[in-house]
Amino acid sequence: MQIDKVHGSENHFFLLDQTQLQTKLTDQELINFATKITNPQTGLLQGADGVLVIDEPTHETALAQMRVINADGSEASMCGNGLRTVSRYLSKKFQVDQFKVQTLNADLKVSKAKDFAPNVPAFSVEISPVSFDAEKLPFHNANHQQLVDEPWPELLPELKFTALAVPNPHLISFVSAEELASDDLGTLGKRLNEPNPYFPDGVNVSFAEILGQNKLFVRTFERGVGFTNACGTGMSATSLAFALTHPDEGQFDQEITVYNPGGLVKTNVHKRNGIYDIDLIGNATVTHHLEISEADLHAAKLTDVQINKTDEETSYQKFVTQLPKINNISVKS
Ligand SMILES: N[C@H](CCC[C@H](N)C(=O)O)C(=O)O
Repeated sequence: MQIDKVHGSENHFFLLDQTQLQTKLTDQELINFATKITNPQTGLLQGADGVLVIDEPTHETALAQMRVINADGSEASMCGNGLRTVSRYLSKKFQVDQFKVQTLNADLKVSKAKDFAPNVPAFSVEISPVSFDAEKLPFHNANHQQLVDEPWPELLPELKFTALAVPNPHLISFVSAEELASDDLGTLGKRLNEPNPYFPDGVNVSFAEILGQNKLFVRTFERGVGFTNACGTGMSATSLAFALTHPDEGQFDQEITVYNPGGLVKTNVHKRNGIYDIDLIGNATVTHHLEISEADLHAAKLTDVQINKTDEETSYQKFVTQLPKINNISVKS
């Protein structure tokens, strides 16, 4: 049984296609496997930010179903960087370049995009549905049912926040480069992902620096993971918040470049018949192929795993090194 180590903008995952198994893993086995293999101490290849699970779709409009298990074993409704790597895997498996992938809340359109650089394949994925309603995230704020560029003094008095679900929950603030690099993001991210009166299911927290016209730098503390090199849904949600709260600098239906500690992605935010959706375009890199027996998979036994490295990380790093150096936030390996 082969599983892959993959990344989107250095947001790392193990990819498991359960349709190849005689017997699927139970939910508990998936949690055991995910928490073990993603842990830098107990796992493989310095661990990862989560596990992407592919299953058969439950209806024929989608080619397959994707589930997202965070490093802490919690399940998320969506993963933008992960969906690009799943799309590449399915595109190769079924020899198609455009199709839909079923996720917890929606079937999402995905398509092969132009390579970002030699040997750096890229995919475009739909990020939706979008909601600003407090009960959709959920969040509790005494003064707001929706939060778009509003102060929230109990969190960080001098910042303004936007909260939206895409459909996983995101809390975003546009800040200076100094604020972005400060401890505030980690402190707030930890606080809102422990029991707290504001985000009962936790939340992905992003600080964004506006670099210019349709250009951002985004750093994210992810629910269920902690700091990652990039958060696809976070960068997508931030791009929409950018267009809504800074309309002179962030435009709808224009390509927005979003830099992050792991590289860059492109986004394109749309409002069609009052409905928001976001295109997220970025790399889908396979760094390793792993061979593990089905029995060891079920038992989360990682001692007899064959690992073969591909040549793609070298190509990706070549692509990243030619990018402008912005914010020397170190890349998490
Ligand atoms: N930690 C997220 C799931 C992974 C999202 C992120 N890795 C992405 O690329 O969108 C959550 O619990 O909502």
